[in-house]
Amino acid sequence: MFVQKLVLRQRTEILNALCSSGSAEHLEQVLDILLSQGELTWEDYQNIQVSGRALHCNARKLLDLVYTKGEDTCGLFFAAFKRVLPDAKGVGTSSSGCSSTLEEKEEHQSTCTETLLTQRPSLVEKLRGCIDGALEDLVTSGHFTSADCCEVQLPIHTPCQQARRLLDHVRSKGESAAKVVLQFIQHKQEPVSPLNQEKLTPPKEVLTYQKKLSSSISAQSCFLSTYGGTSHMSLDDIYTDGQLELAHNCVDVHGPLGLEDIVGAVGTVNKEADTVLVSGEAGGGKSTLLQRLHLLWARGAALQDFLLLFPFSCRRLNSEQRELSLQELLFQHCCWPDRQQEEIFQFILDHPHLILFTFDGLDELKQSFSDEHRLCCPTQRAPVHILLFNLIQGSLMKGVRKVVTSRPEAAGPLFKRHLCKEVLLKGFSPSGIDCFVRKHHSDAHVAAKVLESLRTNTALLGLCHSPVLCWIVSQCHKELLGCGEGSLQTITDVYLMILQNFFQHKSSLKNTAGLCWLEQHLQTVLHLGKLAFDGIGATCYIFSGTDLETCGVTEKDICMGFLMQSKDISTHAEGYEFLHLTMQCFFAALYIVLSDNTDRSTIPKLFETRKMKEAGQSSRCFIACLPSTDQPQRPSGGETTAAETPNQQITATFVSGLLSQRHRSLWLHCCPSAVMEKRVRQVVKCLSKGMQKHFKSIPQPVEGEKKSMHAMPGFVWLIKCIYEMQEDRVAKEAMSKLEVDHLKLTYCNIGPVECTALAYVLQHLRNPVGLQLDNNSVGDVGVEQLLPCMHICNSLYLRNNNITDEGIRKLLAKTIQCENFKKIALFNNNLTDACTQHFSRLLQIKQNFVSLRLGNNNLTEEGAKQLAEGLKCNHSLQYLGLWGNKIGDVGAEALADALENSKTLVWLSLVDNGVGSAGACALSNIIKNCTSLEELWLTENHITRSGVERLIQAMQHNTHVKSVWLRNNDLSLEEVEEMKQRESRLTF
Ligand SMILES: Nc1ncnc2c1ncn2[C@@H]1O[C@H](COP(=O)(O)OP(=O)(O)OP(=O)(O)O)[C@@H](O)[C@H]1O
Repeated sequence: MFVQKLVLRQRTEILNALCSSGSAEHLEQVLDILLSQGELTWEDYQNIQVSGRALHCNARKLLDLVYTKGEDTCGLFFAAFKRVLPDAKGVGTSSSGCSSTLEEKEEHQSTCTETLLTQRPSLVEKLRGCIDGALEDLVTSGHFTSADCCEVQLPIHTPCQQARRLLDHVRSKGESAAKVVLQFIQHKQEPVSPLNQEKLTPPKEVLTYQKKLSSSISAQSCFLSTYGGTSHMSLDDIYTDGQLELAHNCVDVHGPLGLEDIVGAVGTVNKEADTVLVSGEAGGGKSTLLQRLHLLWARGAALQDFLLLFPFSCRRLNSEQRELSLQELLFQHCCWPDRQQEEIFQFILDHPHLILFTFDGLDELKQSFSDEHRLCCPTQRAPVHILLFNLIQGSLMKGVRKVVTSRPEAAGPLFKRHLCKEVLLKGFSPSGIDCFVRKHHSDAHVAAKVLESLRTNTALLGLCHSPVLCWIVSQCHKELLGCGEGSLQTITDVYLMILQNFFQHKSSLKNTAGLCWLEQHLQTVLHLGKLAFDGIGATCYIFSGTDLETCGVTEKDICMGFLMQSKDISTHAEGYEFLHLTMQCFFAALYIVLSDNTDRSTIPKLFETRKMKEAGQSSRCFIACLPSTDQPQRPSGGETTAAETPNQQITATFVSGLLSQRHRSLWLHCCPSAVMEKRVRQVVKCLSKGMQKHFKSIPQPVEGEKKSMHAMPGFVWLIKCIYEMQEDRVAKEAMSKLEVDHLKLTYCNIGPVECTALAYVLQHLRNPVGLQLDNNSVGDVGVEQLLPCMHICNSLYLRNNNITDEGIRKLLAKTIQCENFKKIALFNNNLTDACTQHFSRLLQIKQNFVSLRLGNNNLTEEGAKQLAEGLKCNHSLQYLGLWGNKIGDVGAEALADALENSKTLVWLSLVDNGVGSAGACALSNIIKNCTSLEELWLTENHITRSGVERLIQAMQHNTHVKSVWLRNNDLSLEEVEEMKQRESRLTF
């Protein structure tokens, strides 16, 4: 009764989420999905969706109905709700209670009318841009009158609503009308590029401007800044594709996203918005990806639907103090037209769909996103952040496509409301790492050695999924190959390596006095450290000559190579910035650890980011040390996603790492050990307090539910800090008070690095937990990193995590020895028959194993046969889920043979597996003989009447079976009706 109760308990939150925008779109999308899944009948739909009735009333009707329909419908309702409103706070199931229903796939029907229903969500999407064409076909074919057309096209309807009304009307016109619509969609031509569509020949002055713009963009984007912006490494030579994913799971998307998909229609969730967000962690490659897009556009190799592309860097926009008009912003910050400015600007205003703006690093902007100051007039002057926010919202220059990059933390809900979609950039894949290292080293022998050393140090390999770390590791290959195996474990280790590398390569100093490398360069570290530290406090990433002077940065310090000259095209003044922002954080951390000028409250404040954000204060740790005139102003009404928080957290992570026992010998002669000890104590206390705060926030479990902790923002960061310290004592102390049964970290950007940290802390838990990591990017490397904590896990949920057979081989080799380990869920990974031998062995050996869910992978009858071997010898398994594979009749027979005498099996799902009547006949033996079985799921197979007959016969001897699901098999409506009468436990 869990999910059903949740519908009642969260009624207010659900209603708010569905209706608070005032638009019926969310509710209608949920209805579309439920209709398409057959959960709502047509009559239900008409009872809910009464036009003219208040939106809230319609939404209430829906909730009443799903509640009365019971547990399964409620589960599907939540799944649909989450698909439509993935970010809705406080709504949803807090356990895996409805997981089986969530994982069911959409059904296929045979008639055109049914197709209109089952594919309704995607049809609405496809029709919304071409209602006129569809109506024309319906009128020509005699199905629609002009009155029908008028009703569909009522101006109060949005394009999506028009599409729905069209589908509703077509339904009432019968099968042949439905066929016309489907044919129309099928024949609808691919959208032509706006340029061709309008047969537009831009005026000469615009073409001249385009030429200038593209040649300037091409010149700016040829080289990567981390290589000092020199011709040493061109972007073409080093660019390696990162992993791109849509933030909102989109059923229509198959295969990886390409660069052009970022601006394309794929994955659009809000058609009325024009802004795409590319979000990713620090150093994940967002700026480089934009740079690649810019270069390709400038060369005419991509994005050719856009005539003009205007690239902006939020970092550089920060230094613009003047109020600007839109025209000034475009021309002064991107490219100056040599003549006919007014005409060119007018062309831009008149053709917004031919224009692309990119804004790199929204998180670096001094101001947080706000929609308070509305600006619609393109000639009105305003501060640049106001221009930017209005462009993003579309109140200024509606129709211009915008691509914005940001760290995930800095993109709050207020901003996300204006997005047409969000794309996640998840760093390099394992093959991406391989490819990058080979590109970086022209000497294949060196590349092979670097890769070999990464393979022997999987913690480091995990770190290399982050491009910036992959770059450092490649850059410092000599140190890497020279240091002992496994000595590089943490992000701090890697940054210390590049620090040493730069000092040793760029310095002419000979170590005459026997000083260690750090001691020799301590002054440089402190100068650059102060610059970095002050900069982070003031959201300043470009430094003037005066800034450098204030911090004592000398010519010699600059020559070390950590700073590069800034390409500030707005002010034309010479500026400097750190090679990468993470490098600035690292220097800030070095300053906090080594300087005797920092406030004693610096460390506690550094670790208090959440609290500060909530309080909306500006008393950030860094600012305490700044002169009052330098202190940045935070505008009122903005989001409380303080822009400094991500960098502050990265700095804190480095501080933890630098104060680790392993590195303390480095500081021995740079800082009094008593001071160092005090700082260590401060960090340990902050980490422990931070964890306690999380644990205290865990709600008491509701009746019948396990005590579950959902990771709060900041939890993953805290465990990463603990990992950086590499001190068991700290990890043990921090985890000793965590008492939960289930730890849920779904959609938390967990990659291999986070897995390393998780395993490091979780192994100190006192009692076994369920670890739920669904919908992250764990991958095989991440799985390997999790092994050290497997002994404390009783269940592991890894749905949708890019795991292959190799990851499973390593995981099961470990878990087979773990007494506690009893459940695994691997829905939607890349598993094939090659992994089933390992599961088979696990089932044979572990006689307390309870649940195996392998849905939506690539298992065939061979895999099923292997599993059957293990199942024959197993006496504990209760749940077996194989939906969405291809085991066929032969596989079903093998499983039936193995399971028919089971005394433990409760639930078996072979949904969508190509099982026919032969398979069903074999499965009827399980019903006949296995007295524990309660549910058998055979939806979406090819079972015919003869198969169902055998199931019915078997059920006559079995009173334990509660339901056998047979939706969408090869049965006629009459057969379904008749069989329903004969056996009420069959569900069609
Ligand atoms: N696709 C790529 N191919 C090759 N190298 C890359 C790629 N992406 C990133 N890098 C390397 O990693 C460095 C950091 O990447 P980048 O600055 O693009 O990350 P970011 O996500 O913008 O970081 P931040 O959020 O901290 O600004 C680059 O300077 C480059 O050396």
